Amino acid sequence: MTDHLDNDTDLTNVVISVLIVDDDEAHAQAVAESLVRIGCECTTANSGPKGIECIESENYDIVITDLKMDDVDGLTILRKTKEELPEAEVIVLTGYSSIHSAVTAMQGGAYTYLTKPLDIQELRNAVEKASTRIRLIRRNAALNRRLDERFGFEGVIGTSPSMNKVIEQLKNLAPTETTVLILGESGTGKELVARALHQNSPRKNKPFVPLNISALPESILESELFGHEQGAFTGAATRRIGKIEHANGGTLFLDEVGEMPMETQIKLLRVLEDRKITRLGSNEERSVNIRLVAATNAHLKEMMEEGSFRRDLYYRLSVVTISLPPLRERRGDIPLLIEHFLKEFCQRHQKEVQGVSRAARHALMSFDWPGNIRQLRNTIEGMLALDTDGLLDVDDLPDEISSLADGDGDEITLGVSSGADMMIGKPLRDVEAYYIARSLELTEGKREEAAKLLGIGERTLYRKIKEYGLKQ
Ligand SMILES: Nc1ncnc2c1ncn2[C@@H]1O[C@H](COP(=O)(O)OP(=O)(O)OP(=O)(O)O)[C@@H](O)[C@H]1O
Repeated sequence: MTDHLDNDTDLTNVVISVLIVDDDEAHAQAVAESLVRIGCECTTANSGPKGIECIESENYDIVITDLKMDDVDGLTILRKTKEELPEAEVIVLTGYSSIHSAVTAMQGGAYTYLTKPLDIQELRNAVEKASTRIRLIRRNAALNRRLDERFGFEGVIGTSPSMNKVIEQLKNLAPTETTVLILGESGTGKELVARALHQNSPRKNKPFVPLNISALPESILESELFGHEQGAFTGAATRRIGKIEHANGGTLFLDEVGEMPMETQIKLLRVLEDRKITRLGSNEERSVNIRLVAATNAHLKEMMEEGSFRRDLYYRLSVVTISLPPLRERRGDIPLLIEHFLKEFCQRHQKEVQGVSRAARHALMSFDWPGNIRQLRNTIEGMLALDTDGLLDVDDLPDEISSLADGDGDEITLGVSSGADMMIGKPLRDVEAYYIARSLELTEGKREEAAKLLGIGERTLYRKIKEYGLKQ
């Protein structure tokens, strides 16, 4: 565990990417060469507008910019960097005559300024100092993330073995550029998972753009995806940027990708292969840099065999697949999810409840949840709205669920402040003991089932029950 934590948070070897914006090409090149020698990855842009293009489409840790340039000056580059890449540090280069602008740059959030002619050693020192700061910020973020991850990942809650597997996949995939295909029934959290991937990727400061293919008539889909020029077709009164261009530098999430018409599939494949798009009604190709995450409820593999989904696109999309299990196959997560949603809605609606009664919980645990987590979430919100006595009981449940209740005991089994959040900040030992006790409670003391839920062997569970002095 400790090793794992150290490996995850040891960022000393992370390569720092640097963008150098300078209209003096030879100077930019010399700066790049001197930084490559200390292990940086450098890109040069030989004009302000090119610099802006880079900042809009790629991620950099450090931006070094000349202050005085024609068209777009260094202060604009600084402003743009702060907007697009808030975690990046900006170093400005200035002649003695424009020290005044350098001071303005510092006030605008520049990390430091260096005067020309450049002293290479001074430049390297500044870059190394900025890199140390960037690594420190990232290390803190990684440590905080690990704390969140004890019970889930970026709002994706679950401790059942199948969700643990999903969460493990998310942690490994998030920092990569890999295309991911998410499979799962409606309401199982496909969009939530796609957002979690984006939020934990180096693209997190760029847009996450979702598009539900099934919600769009075929005629509109292509213009939504690729955009169009004014007059491209009847009704195209103005120019429109498509979702792919909007997602430039970030992540495009295509939901219900199985619904995509064949002709659009070909065009999407071309975008993924060439990283270029052409707006409808235009001949001009534009470069785009997107990470694609797609999702479907359909059996894409079967569709591919039948010929209704392109084989080449299927293989492109399914580089890695994440399968989200339906809620009925991981009932062990229901109590944790109920607590999570109760807390969310109590806060949102400024209501206080003590918790859920044992009988209501039994019904909620027994129901099959065809609408999965979305349905559970809506049910909890509805129960909270109906409740008048501060205890969510069978009478607050929708009929189809309340009929599954056994008995009407109003003993509270799920409190609002119990559960995952209550455990934050507690020693891992206590967290483990809590979850073992809860799993035994859920399985009504059946050790074999509890061990399965916890993803450990029965003997290990037995040892831990004794170690923590838990009731058997
Ligand atoms: N593991 C989870 N933990 C917490 N909340 C979840 C989880 N999974 C889903 N949710 C919540 O359930 C609701 C539905 O999730 P989401 O929209 O991501 O599902 P989906 O699979 O994309 O649905 P659809 O296929 O119908 O578009 C959202 O409010 C989401 O926040």
